[in-house]
Amino acid sequence: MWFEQLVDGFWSIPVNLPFTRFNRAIRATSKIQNMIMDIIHEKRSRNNEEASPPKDLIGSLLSMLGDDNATLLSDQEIVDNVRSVMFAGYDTIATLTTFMIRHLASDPVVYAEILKEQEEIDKQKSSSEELLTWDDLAKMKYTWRVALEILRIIPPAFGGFRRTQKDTEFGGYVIPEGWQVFWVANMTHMNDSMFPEPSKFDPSRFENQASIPPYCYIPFGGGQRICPGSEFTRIQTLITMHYLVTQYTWKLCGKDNKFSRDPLLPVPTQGLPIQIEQKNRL
Ligand code: HEM
Repeated sequence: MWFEQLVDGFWSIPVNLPFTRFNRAIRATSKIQNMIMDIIHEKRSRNNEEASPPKDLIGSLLSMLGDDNATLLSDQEIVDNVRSVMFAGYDTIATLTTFMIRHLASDPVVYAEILKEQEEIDKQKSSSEELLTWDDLAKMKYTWRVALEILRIIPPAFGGFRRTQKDTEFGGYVIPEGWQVFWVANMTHMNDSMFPEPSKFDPSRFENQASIPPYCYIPFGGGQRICPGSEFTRIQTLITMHYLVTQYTWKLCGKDNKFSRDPLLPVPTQGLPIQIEQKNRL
């Protein structure tokens, strides 16, 4: 199962580090485990009664059948998959949003450009009740480029594990078959042969995304195990940013622009205290 491989990777990290967030997460997992198990049992009994049960994540995993028509995944495997999607899908987007909010508060040029783009879309709406459409999201090109540049400089997931399937030569070294290697997004993203002046915040790098060589921009990983949540991330980030910049203004309460990883995800060293105000909309 892919989840076991993912966890296998996590546990190879030295565990004597002060993994405060991780420890909290581990304490919470037994509660979550029981909650998900209850939902699985409830859904399983409903699936037996209803002709077309809802196709949500647990429902879909429950309906996966093997050759013998038996359920393919055990209840524990379904719990593991659900927990992993919860972990992978929550903190990552929260991290991107956090650093975007922090960046916009200290970069008036980028903020003004995003505001202009989002206000153009807002102006087309007949009332504040009218929802965003897919077409609106497609127009948010600059906002997404800013998010991509945040993900380049501060990738929420800084790397991941892979196992070599055959002896592989890289940089003059042979990595034997079966070795576990760690790919690191931070280092690739800061390589000036791929991203000139890598420390400069420059969303225009993503104007022509096809010009970026394969596997050089990897905040969502790459290959067969590439993050399945990247499109959802785009949608959620753009919608959040739209309502944030059109309806609120904010400023940072501190001057901290550093972050540390706790244990994997970047977190501003002093949190992100901001003063936020609702705009007066006519
Ligand atoms: C800023 C947002 C996100 C970032 C930066 C991110 C990053 C990543 C990375 C680097 C991987 C490993 C890919 C690889 O090994 O090649 C991954 C895997 C994964 N992500 Fe995301 N992710 C994000 C959002 C999400 C969301 C919103 C979801 C689900 C709702 C999600 C679900 C997953 C899952 C299930 C995997 C495991 C895929 C597999 O091993 O086959 N991610 N993500």
